[in-house]
Amino acid sequence: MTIPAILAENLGRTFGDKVAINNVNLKIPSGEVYGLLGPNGAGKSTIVRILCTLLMPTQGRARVAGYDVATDPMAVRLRIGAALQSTAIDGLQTGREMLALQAQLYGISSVVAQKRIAELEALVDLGKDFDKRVSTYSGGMKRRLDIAIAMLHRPPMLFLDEPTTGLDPRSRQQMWDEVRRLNKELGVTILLTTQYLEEADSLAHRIGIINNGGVVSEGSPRELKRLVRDDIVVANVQGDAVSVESRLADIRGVKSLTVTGDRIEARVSDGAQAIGSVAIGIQQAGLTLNDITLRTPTLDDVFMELTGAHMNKEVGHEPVR
Ligand SMILES: Nc1ncnc2c1ncn2[C@@H]1O[C@H](COP(=O)(O)OP(=O)(O)OP(=O)(O)O)[C@@H](O)[C@H]1O
Repeated sequence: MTIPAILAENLGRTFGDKVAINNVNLKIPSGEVYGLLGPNGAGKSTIVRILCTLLMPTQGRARVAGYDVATDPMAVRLRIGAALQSTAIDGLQTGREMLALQAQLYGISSVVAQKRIAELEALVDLGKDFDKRVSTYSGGMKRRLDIAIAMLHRPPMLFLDEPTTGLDPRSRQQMWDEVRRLNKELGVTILLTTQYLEEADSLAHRIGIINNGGVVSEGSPRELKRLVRDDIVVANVQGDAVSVESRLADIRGVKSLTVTGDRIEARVSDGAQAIGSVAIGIQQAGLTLNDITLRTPTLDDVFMELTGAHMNKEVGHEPVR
């Protein structure tokens, strides 16, 4: 039987009275990109910090690469790389110097270090800036250097805590490409956390949806979307849709409605059949229809289904693929 890359059983952590995570179970095989998706404060960072041995659990246990995070943290640390939210990168050293220092910390000989740094130079893609002070780097440059540092000792497993939060679309795209490359070409198991639905959808083989400190559902993006069997009719209207919401809810075939300003989203079991009656119903409610379209469920619909609230986090406006 192969050992899972990550195994968490009944994992919990409290801070005084505050329950940060509770009863978290995860089983992540080697080679997978796993996304922990959830809103601010859901508990994602707490899970990652426990798995990286930076925080002790107060309940349950976790094994990473087969080693217990509480009783064998050094064995875990040798097998993982981590680029967490609070990057340690700053200061007077250059990117190249920071990588060389990291190599020394891991006891990597200077000959091997030179070779690895040369390889990682392509990853960080900093050009001439690689030899400039890190304090001059943009957020995206620092994140890429952070990942290169995390990968220097060639760990089979990488933890990325919100790797693209605050990045511009181009840097985000670079990060996505890098995550895919590390996984596909080097076989690195990756656990990443994100608040971005599109990011989890695009990168992760499987997703754990986190809310209020627990995993509320888990599966591939496709499996999760299947939890919402309905179609969604999306209408943009002129005027205030909220004031006539109760009349809209009566439209035949509409199971539930989300109305925000001039946008109406109606869940229906058969979109093709219902779209006409939704259009008529909107007009009968006294609203002028600008456009009406049909879409299949997104992960936000899944989140709504599971938690009763929207996540409301999408990646910018530019399509990133
Ligand atoms: N050191 C701490 N002391 C007290 N409460 C904490 C501590 N660390 C986390 N928490 C609380 O635990 C909960 C989960 O926090 P966590 O940082 O894991 O969430 P998250 O999903 O990673 O959110 P974010 O995206 O904001 O990082 C939050 O309510 C947070 O306030």
